[in-house]
Amino acid sequence: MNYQNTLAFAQEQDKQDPLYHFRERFHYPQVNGRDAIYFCGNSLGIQPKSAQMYIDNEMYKWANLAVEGHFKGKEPWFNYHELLAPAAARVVGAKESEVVIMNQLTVNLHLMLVSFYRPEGRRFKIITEGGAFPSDQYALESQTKFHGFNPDEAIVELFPREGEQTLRTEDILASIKAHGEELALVMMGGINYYTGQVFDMEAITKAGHEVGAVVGFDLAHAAGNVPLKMHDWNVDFAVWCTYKYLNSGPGGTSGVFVHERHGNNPDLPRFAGWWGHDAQARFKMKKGFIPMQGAEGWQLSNGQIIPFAMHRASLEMFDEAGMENLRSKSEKLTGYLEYLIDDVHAGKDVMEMITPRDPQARGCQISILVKKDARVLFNKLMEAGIIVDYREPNVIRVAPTPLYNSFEEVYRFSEILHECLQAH
Ligand SMILES: Cc1ncc(COP(=O)(O)O)c(C=O)c1O
Ligand SMILES: Nc1ccccc1C(=O)C[C@H](N)C(=O)O
Repeated sequence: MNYQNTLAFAQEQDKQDPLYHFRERFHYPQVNGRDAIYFCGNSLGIQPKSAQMYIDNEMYKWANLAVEGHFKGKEPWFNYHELLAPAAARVVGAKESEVVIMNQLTVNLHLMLVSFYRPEGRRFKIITEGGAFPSDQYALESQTKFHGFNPDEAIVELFPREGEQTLRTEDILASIKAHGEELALVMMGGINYYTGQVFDMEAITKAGHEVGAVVGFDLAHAAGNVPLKMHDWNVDFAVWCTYKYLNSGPGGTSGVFVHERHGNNPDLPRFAGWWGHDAQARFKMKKGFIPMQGAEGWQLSNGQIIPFAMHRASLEMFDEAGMENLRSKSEKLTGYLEYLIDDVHAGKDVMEMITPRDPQARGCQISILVKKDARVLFNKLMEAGIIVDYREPNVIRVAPTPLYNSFEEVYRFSEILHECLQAH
């Protein structure tokens, strides 16, 4: 695409954008009495206006039906999670029965590791990306200890080559092959939270399976950001949160994918709870766990209806917009951001983009490594009404999302960045 560094160009792109109208369906945080330019959907998505109505419906049911709300009225709570699975499955590219919405991300990661990290004899190692989000690191570390291993021996972290910022697919695949029979699990982010790099999940899954390992992904930064094909790529399991690109509220609920070849295997070890028990027999209150078919069989507790209601409000918009349409806009929008950053930074040596330049290897996040006083630059952007985030030690993450951000906002951001760089 031939981008231009002018307001008129940005406004023209907005005019042609078929998704532009979604903007008015969100609340924008205020800075200095004005709508902020919100580029932080990689951490917490903004509030869909419809979320309030979905919550109110459930509050009304609670007030008027109380315990009867589990079974009576429209959309009883007993099955409420089923209302989420179809749209969630479309977001991650799965069959409906392969997806369940429940708990929170790190909890779900542990539940999946209980079933899918099954070290045996020499096969006990886990390959993961170095610098994964800390919660994922802690989960893997504690799981290896739980099985009696030293995490330093059991966990293999992959780092970029000297002088490079992101991992090469060929290096990931070579490492999987090299660890061969020692490898129990490959567990990585679908997109790394820090660099914004999208991993080649299909190739990684294939390579993992070739050496007899199980392969799972944390899609926290991928779900609702890039199109995914969990089923077709043959991934064994995946987990994600819903509060980032999926705009489902702080501490919102989480999703789990279990490939159907595992979901219907009652012998797979799991930590069980009554909500994963055969729904027909759940209230018979009998001894002896009989798992539900599919991902639902991993549920532990009765559903968190208010977070589910928030998630529903958001999923409805994702269904309406469609992941392919979102991706198509996203590539242009992020490409425009990249172009403008390069333009305003030309001739300077203040920053370096650490996100891949290849559009296929990134979603909507661009991570900028700031070579000096990164915090100062971050604070200036925030004061000027741009909400981005800062990650230690020196990275500013900027994420224009295709659902609620515009080309004009990207242009305004670059104007402010330009001003900040003059003095930096
Ligand atoms: C990759 C990744 N893993 C884990 C988490 C933690 O999620 P939660 O606090 O919902 O368990 C996050 C975000 O906070 C994340 O981005
Ligand atoms: N859940 C949060 C609660 C408080 C502060 C940040 C978060 C994040 O989600 C951070 C995000 N995972 C990140 O990529 O940095």
